[in-house]
Amino acid sequence: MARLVVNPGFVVGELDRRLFGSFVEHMGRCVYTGIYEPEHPSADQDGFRQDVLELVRELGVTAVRYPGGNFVSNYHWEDGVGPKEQRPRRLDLAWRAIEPNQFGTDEFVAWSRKAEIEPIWAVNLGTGGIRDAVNLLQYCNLPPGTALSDRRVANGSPEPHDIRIWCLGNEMDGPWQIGHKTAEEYARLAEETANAMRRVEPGLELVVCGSSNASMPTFGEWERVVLERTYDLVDHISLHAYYEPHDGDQASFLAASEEMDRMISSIVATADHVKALKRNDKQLTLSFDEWNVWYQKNFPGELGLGLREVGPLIEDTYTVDDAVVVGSLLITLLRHADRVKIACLAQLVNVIGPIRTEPGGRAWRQSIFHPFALTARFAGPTVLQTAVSGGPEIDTAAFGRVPALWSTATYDERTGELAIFVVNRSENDKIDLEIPVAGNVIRHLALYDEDRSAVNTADDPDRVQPRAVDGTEVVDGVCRATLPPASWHLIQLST
Ligand SMILES: O=[N+]([O-])c1ccc(O[C@@H]2O[C@@H](CO)[C@H](O)[C@H]2O)cc1
Repeated sequence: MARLVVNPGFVVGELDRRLFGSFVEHMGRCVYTGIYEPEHPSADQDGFRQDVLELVRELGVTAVRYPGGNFVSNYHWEDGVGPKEQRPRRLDLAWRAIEPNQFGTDEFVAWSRKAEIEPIWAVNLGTGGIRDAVNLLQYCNLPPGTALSDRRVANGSPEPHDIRIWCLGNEMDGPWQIGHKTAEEYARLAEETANAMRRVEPGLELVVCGSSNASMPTFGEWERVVLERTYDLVDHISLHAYYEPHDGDQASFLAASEEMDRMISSIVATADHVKALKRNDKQLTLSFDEWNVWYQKNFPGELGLGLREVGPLIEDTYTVDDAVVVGSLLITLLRHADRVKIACLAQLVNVIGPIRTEPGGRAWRQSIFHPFALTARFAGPTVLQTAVSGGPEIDTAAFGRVPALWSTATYDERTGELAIFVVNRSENDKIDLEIPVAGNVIRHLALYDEDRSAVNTADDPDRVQPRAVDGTEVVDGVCRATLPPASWHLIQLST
């Protein structure tokens, strides 16, 4: 028997809704035949697929990072604005596909308004630089009356795009990045780019690049060097992480939330170290702007891809276990809601996405869509601590002995509603859970399956979906629920 205690008095912090962000890169079929397909029967006059837009709204995504990813590090935004028939076809060096530039800055802003999401823009600090970044910023955000903003007006957008969040490059520590840099080189460029961008608009929110993943040899030290230069100039530092089972070790994979948790704690510590060195009152926050399950072992590497037209790339098909892990990673982000203010599920459509499409055909929800949509819908506004006692532990090769239960909770003072998000990370054991609470169960939804490798397909799009759990009720001030092995849960309670 495990016991989970929550109390509205023990607060982690207010939830920043931008934690439910996602990511659209010019990569594979994320843009073309994903969000944009003028020939599709559901396309609107802008060429945006309405079937995909509806799923994006249902997913509850609040913010979307664009246009990359590795793509951005050799992307010249001017290729993607103006009359479409005059835009160049260019070789994208990141993914070695021909980029037709039929979708660019103005199209993404128009799409984000329709999707009701906040755009997050990454600038090219690989082959671009300060000039490219400030020119794009002026094109987007200045009122009419300058050469750059008047170009936007001429291209059909009289009102400024008013993009508030800007990423200073992408994964600049990665040798795979076009224009990859040492920490010192990047720190100087980020510093000067931030300085110049703030001359255009002092109030922007800027995200400086952290490490590409926690296994990078410079993890931690990269952040220290970069932040020592940029601490005063930026608001957030980025984290990226992708998870997959290694050598068939599903037990460690189910506990991947442990790895994300430790990574966040390390970067918080590093940021606070620089804060101490600088005797600075400002507290830096984190932007976990790429995270997901990604079966990287199936990716042949960029040089394994022939030069080609845009086509399918890393279209992972997600299982029940993958969805449980995505749910547990969301729990980790919520547990750190005091410091993580932005997070982006990478990516949104087709490319390791919660939404899949057929060119010219159907669109459907992958398994990982469900924990994301339910968390986005029911979490907030205040994140609470959860104290778990008496639950089982599991042995993992990757993280040692860890608790099987992984949980967070949120509270809505206005309605008195409590949302508990909990995962049973054990592969083998069910857990009987008790939650002392004075109210009633509003709903208990869960994601699990006898067949943990089950997936959704175009022909069977609802094979994996949340199920309502009967029998979870409050008796004598205690809510009792049973959590099957490898399962994700939302238990909503009135108080
Ligand atoms: O671990 N790696 O070797 C590794 C390599 C590339 C990599 O790229 C990131 O993931 C890509 C797909 O979302 C984005 O374009 C990029 O930012 C992320 C991780």
